[in-house]
Amino acid sequence: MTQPTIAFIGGGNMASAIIGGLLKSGQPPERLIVVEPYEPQRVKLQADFGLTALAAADASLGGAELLMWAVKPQLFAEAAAPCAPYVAQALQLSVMAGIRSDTLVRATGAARVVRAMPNTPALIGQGIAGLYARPEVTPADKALVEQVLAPTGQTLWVARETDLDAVTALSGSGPAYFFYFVEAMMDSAVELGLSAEQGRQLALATCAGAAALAQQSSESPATLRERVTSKGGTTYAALSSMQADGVAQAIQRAVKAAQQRARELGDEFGA
Ligand SMILES: NC(=O)C1=CN([C@@H]2O[C@H](COP(=O)(O)OP(=O)(O)OC[C@H]3O[C@@H](n4cnc5c(N)ncnc54)[C@H](O)[C@@H]3O)[C@@H](O)[C@H]2O)C=CC1
Ligand SMILES: O=C(O)[C@@H]1CCC=N1
Repeated sequence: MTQPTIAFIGGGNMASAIIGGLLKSGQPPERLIVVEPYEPQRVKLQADFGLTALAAADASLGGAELLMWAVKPQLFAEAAAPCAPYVAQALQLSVMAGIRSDTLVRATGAARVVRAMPNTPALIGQGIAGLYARPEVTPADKALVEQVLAPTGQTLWVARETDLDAVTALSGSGPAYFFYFVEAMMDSAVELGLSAEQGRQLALATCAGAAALAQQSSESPATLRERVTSKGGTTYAALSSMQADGVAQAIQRAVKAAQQRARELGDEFGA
C-alpha cells in the first residue's frame, strides 16, 4: 500500500504512540504533519521522531489524506475551528473519548469519519483499539485505518457508535483497573512481610503469565481459575473472601460507571 500523508491535530501521548509505530513500520516522516501548539512538546516531537511540528493549522493540512484527532475532548472545538477550512475532503480518525462522530462532522464538514478508542499499551505495540465507522466510510478507508493502527496492537470494529462507550469502559480505561489491582497486590505483599520490589515482581510476572496463559489456552478463564483452585486450599480461601466482599459485582458497577461517564462526555461535548 502507498504511504498516505497523515496529519495529527495534537501531538501528545496517544499521537506519539501512533507516530512511533508508523515510523517503525516505514511511514516516511515527511508525510506526517503534526499541529502542536505547546512548544516543549514540539521540541520533543522533533527530538524523538525527526518531525517538524506546526504551532498552528495552515494550508499544508489540505494535503493530508487522513486527519487524526488526538487532543483532549475539552479542547476539540478550539482545535477544530482553524483546521476546518482545509480538511473536509480527508478521512477523519478520532481517538478522542466522548466526541461523537456527529460533532466531528459538524466541526469539520467531512463525511468520512472513523472513531477509535485505543488504550495506553499502544505505547509498546500491545494495545487494542475499538473502531466505529460512519456509513460513508469506504472499505479502502477502513483498510487505511487498520494499517495506521496496526503497529499499536490489535483492532476491533463495532457496529454501533454507542458500543464505543462500552469499549471505553472495558479496554480504554481497563489498563487503569489492572494497575489498581497490581497496586493492591503490592500493598498486600508488604503487609505479608515481603519488600515492595518483591511484591511488584511477583504481582507483575503473575498477571503477565496468567494473561498469556488465558490468551494461548483453548480453555475459558473460568476453567483456568478452577485449575488453580484446589478444594479447601489457599486459592479457595482467597476467592471465597472476594466473593463474600462482592468483588465481581464491584467490578461490574465500576465498568458501568465508566460507560455512563463516556455517554455523559458525549452529551457534554456534542451540544
Ligand atoms: N490516555 C489514554 O489512556 C487514552 C486517551 N484517549 C484520548 O486521546 C486523546 C489525547 O489524549 P492524550 O494523548 O493522552 O493527551 P495529551 O494531553 O498527551 O495530548 C494532547 C495534545 O494536544 C495538544 N493541544 C492542545 N490544544 C491544541 C490545539 N488547539 N490544537 C492542537 N493540539 C492541541 C496538547 O498540547 C497536547 O500535547 C484524548 O482525547 C483522550 O480522550 C483515548 C484512549 C485512551
Ligand atoms: O479516562 C479517560 O477519560 C480516557 C478515556 C479512556 C482512557 N482514558
